Amino acid sequence: MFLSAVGPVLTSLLRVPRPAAVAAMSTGTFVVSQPLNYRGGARVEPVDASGTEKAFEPATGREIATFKCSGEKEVNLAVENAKAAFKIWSKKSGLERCQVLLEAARIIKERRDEIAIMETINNGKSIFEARLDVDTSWQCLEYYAGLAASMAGNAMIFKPSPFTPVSALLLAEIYTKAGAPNGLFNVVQGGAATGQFLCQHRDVAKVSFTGSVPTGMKIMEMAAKGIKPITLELGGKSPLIIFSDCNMKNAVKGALLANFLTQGQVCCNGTRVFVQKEIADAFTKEVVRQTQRIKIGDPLLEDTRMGPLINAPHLERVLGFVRSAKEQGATVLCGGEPYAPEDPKLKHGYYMTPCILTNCTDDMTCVKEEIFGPVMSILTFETEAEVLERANDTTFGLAAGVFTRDIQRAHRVAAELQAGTCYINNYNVSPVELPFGGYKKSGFGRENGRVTIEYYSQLKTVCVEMGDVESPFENQ
Ligand SMILES: NC(=O)c1ccc[n+]([C@@H]2O[C@H](COP(=O)([O-])OP(=O)(O)OC[C@H]3O[C@@H](n4cnc5c(N)ncnc54)[C@H](O)[C@@H]3O)[C@@H](O)[C@H]2O)c1
Repeated sequence: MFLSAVGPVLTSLLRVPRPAAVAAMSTGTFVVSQPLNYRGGARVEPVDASGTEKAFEPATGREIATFKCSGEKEVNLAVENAKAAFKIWSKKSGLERCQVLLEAARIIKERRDEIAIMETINNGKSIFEARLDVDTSWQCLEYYAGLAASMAGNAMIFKPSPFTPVSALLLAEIYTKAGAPNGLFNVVQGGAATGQFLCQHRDVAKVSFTGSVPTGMKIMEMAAKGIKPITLELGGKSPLIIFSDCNMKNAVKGALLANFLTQGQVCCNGTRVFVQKEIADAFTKEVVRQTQRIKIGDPLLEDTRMGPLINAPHLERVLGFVRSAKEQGATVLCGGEPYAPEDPKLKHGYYMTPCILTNCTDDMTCVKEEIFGPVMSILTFETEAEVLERANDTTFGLAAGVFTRDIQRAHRVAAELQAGTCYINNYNVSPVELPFGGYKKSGFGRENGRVTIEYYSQLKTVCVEMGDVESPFENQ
């Protein structure tokens, strides 16, 4: 959750590993030993608490931190810090702000591996993917540095998910080192209660939320009470349409990219894969063959392509979706089972085998609901009109994809798909220049791209008279 506030400070204890220490870091070794809140340019313990949370290393199931959830007083202090930094930052010139962002981007590049390793330890995604995510973050900073003259000048309070409290602190420290005023980027840890304190705070001017639809509704209700603008980046159940004239090799690659990055825990995944009847058998066979070859295991190893899911309850939930799919008549062609990698230290990790379902129908739970796990549902179709109707028959609208060699059809279909992002002949690519966000219950507002500036700034009209005032009341 990102919150910009109109309107600094303390010290630390997560061990911030320096590159040399990080190079030696392996799965099963990291423990948080410094505070996880960040305020006024330093790590701090919260001054009050609304409960505690535990964070785990998904690869091993090992606890890596128990931390206090920030209470109302701590949130108030973070807002005060943000307000103080806002006064300084918003008055800086575009060039000065640009320099800070470029320096932050440079430090991120320099510490790429260290940050990626922390991400992998905390959320379980493979190191290969985590590095790409880190690249996206410095690219994003460089992109907006180029737009610095129109930059909004906001201060921010970030509440990470309680499952992944660690790496946001690295970002906070990097901003400080890059020259951002103390208090410009603050981190408060916690769950729902901490989020509520933020959303309800009078001086928080904007709420940007990334999460599920049910929580998004609650955020919108709270924002409504404060008449606050919000950005909602919510869930999805996106369609991926494969026409029989596609390049099959690319379509299969696209389907895997659309389903199995970050163990399927990607909001815009194309989990409803509609395949035209003529090629359904050949396509499915190849998708299954490649899915069975995905290397599952220790996410810090270079050749791993699928690590563990985020936590034990979520793994159980995803496996439950597979069970209910079977009960409702779907066929499991591969995967959908808990998985125990050979390495004994990984035996309590949250692994499962990637799953392909066929014989699916549009009314099945696995086809209608967001699973947020490595589960692909394959459906067949005959005509363009039919598949468009079925693809749009959902309350979500985050993303969609189409594979075809017919460029006119590709654009016709993309124009009809009710989704914030439509991929043609690829999937899940996300250059920072392109705005990202949803239609329907997938939310509103955009992240990335030039347009996002609009969602984080206010328009102010200043009307200046250069001559004399003309008035109908003159000389009356
Ligand atoms: N559209 C996007 O850009 C995008 C990106 C990533 C994930 N997602 C979506 O996020 C969901 C998965 O994430 P999740 O399981 O962490 O979602 P979630 O809704 O359970 O939690 C998200 C965040 O909301 C906080 N929260 C929970 N209740 C709250 C309340 N009442 N008030 C304020 N804050 C509250 C949580 O602590 C957490 O930080 C999926 O639906 C996924 O599609 C969307």
